[in-house]
Amino acid sequence: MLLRFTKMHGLGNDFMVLDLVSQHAHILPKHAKQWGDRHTGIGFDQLLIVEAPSNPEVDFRYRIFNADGSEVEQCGNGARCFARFVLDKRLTAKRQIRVETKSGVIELDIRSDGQISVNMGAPRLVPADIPFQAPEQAASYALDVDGKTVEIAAVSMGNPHAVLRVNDINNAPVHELGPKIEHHPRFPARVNVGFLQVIDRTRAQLRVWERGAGETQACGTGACAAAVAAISQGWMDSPLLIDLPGGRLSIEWAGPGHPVMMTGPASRVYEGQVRL
Ligand SMILES: N[C@H](CCC[C@H](N)C(=O)O)C(=O)O
Repeated sequence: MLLRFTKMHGLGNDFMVLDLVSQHAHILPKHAKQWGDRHTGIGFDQLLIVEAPSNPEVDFRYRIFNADGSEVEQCGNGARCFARFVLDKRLTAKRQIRVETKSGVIELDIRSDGQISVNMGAPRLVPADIPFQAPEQAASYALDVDGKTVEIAAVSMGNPHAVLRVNDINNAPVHELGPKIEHHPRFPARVNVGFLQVIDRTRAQLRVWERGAGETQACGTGACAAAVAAISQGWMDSPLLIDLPGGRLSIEWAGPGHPVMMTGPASRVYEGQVRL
């Protein structure tokens, strides 16, 4: 069968978006892996699937697969593209929508200026909720990586993130340390790894080695996790701006127990069809 899809991106973090409300198919991890290949497939960082909700209080269900085929709990840049997609495809007329994900319900708001704001929910900082192996919760943790000690913050935005502070983002060891921390035994579900250079109390630069995708042009949940880490450690104040290689996100967080708000763009690139 032929499936229609839309290629989209949020600040260069790119997605294949599949409408399984008006189409019917059973997507498996192998499909994400096959279609995600940038040489023999469509090529993307994540596959986003739009489904009818299982809960009447919610407008849609949102499933996310990394390019390596792993299904994951959350994708922030993808959430903004999700909102743009369901409105443009007339799957809804609402500009504020509630979406069910593997890690809970998020709220998306398509603003009149075209930017999309997402209530990403409250960050989870208890090690067992991340999941991260640590005797107790702390603002930062010493991680042994090949005999060297690396200081990280550990934050879940529904998906796990390790955040390291660096002095020079352009020379950060993203491709050397990223994969080693992604697969570190203290992160039993693997982890996304953010490298953060604080510019001043309201601006920072970030690069992210994503679990299951490698370094991406931008990572929405990574920007949220980095903001939570920076505010928690007293390096920065909310609201703040995070500049990633693909562009800028605005993040607000009022502190523990409060939701993280993320605002940024979403872009459509082309429409396609793929044979299942
Ligand atoms: N690689 C992530 C999923 C995509 C997150 C990212 N693309 C975002 O915008 O949040 C993970 O395995 O948890």
